[in-house]
Amino acid sequence: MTNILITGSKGQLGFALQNVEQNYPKFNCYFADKNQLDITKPNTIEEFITTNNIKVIINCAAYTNVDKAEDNEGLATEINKVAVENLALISKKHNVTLIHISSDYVFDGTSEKPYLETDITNPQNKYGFTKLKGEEALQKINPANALIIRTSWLYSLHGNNFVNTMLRLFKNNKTVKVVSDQKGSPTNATDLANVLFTIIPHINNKNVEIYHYSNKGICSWFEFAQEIANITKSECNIVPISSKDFNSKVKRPKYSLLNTEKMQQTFHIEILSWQDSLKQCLNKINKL
Ligand SMILES: NC(=O)C1=CN([C@@H]2O[C@H](COP(=O)(O)OP(=O)(O)OC[C@H]3O[C@@H](n4cnc5c(N)ncnc54)[C@H](OP(=O)(O)O)[C@@H]3O)[C@@H](O)[C@H]2O)C=CC1
Ligand SMILES: Cc1cn([C@H]2C[C@H](O)[C@@H](COP(=O)(O)OP(=O)(O)O[C@H]3O[C@@H](C)C(=O)[C@@H](O)[C@H]3O)O2)c(=O)[nH]c1=O
Repeated sequence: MTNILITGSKGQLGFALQNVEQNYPKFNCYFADKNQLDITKPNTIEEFITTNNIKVIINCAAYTNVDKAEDNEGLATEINKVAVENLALISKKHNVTLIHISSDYVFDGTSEKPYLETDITNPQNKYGFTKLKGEEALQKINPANALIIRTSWLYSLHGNNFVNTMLRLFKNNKTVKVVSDQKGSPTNATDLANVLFTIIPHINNKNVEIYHYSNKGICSWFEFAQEIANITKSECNIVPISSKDFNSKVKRPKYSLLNTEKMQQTFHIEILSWQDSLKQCLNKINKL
């Protein structure tokens, strides 16, 4: 049995991992939310690791409110950078495999082809900036077997995300305006959760490795919203708008498609299209 600690377990990825855990009987998972284990408290984390003989940490804890991060850079930095640095130090000291999740928002969105792991980063907002600082801190400490997995547009039926926001807006509005000039790929949190558990036995790297993971294909947020409406048979009128007409002070990348070849080839995984995976997710609504 491999003992795994999942931090931020009440978030959408943590919750997705909890939902699929029973399919991986070789893992003994400890799911810890912010109240049980605050990642900004290194002593508590270290004690937990040693007491429970933890061999792998999946760090799902993060400051993810992109709008609020603009005014709360200090707190976002504590969680997305300083805490990651401490997790890296603890992982190195105790020989723990650290899987850290990062974001497409580390890129500036000026590329015209899917971003490679080696492409230059240049975050456009504070959230992306603090996520990049977390990546850099982890790379500097460089514990063996550590991974940075960048993902994009994560969603599930649990928690705060674009799909749940749209489902709520569709119910209460005749028209919803959605930006059509930002493109990327949605990622079903359940797919990512399965991938994380699948790759754990095959992790073997001396230096920190970065991988990209999202569902296949590309869409704009507008097209994503349209597909959510189609699948759920919503009659809400979805209107495309440009980013400048959306009321937000945050700059988001215009294009943040991630190239997932490295992940697929290294770990021999298949990836579903964003449309098929979205259907799988939304079909669960009827079964709830
Ligand atoms: N959501 C997305 O679209 C994307 C997310 N990512 C990355 O994926 C990872 C998982 O994201 P996601 O599941 O969506 O995030 P969520 O915001 O759903 O979950 C993050 C969890 O971390 C918790 N948390 C916050 N601070 C601490 C702390 N100090 N100690 C322990 N837990 C804490 C939060 O608790 P509370 O809510 O109570 O503060 C929340 O439960 C993150 O690293 C994120 O940056 C990458 C790309 C896209
Ligand atoms: C709610 C809403 C959003 N939008 C736009 C704003 C934005 O450009 C886009 C998505 O909105 P969100 O608030 O979900 O965006 P955001 O919180 O920026 O989503 C991001 O979260 C972080 C954590 C990540 O790491 C990213 O990969 C990405 O998923 O849709 C509309 O156009 N109309 C709307 O009614």
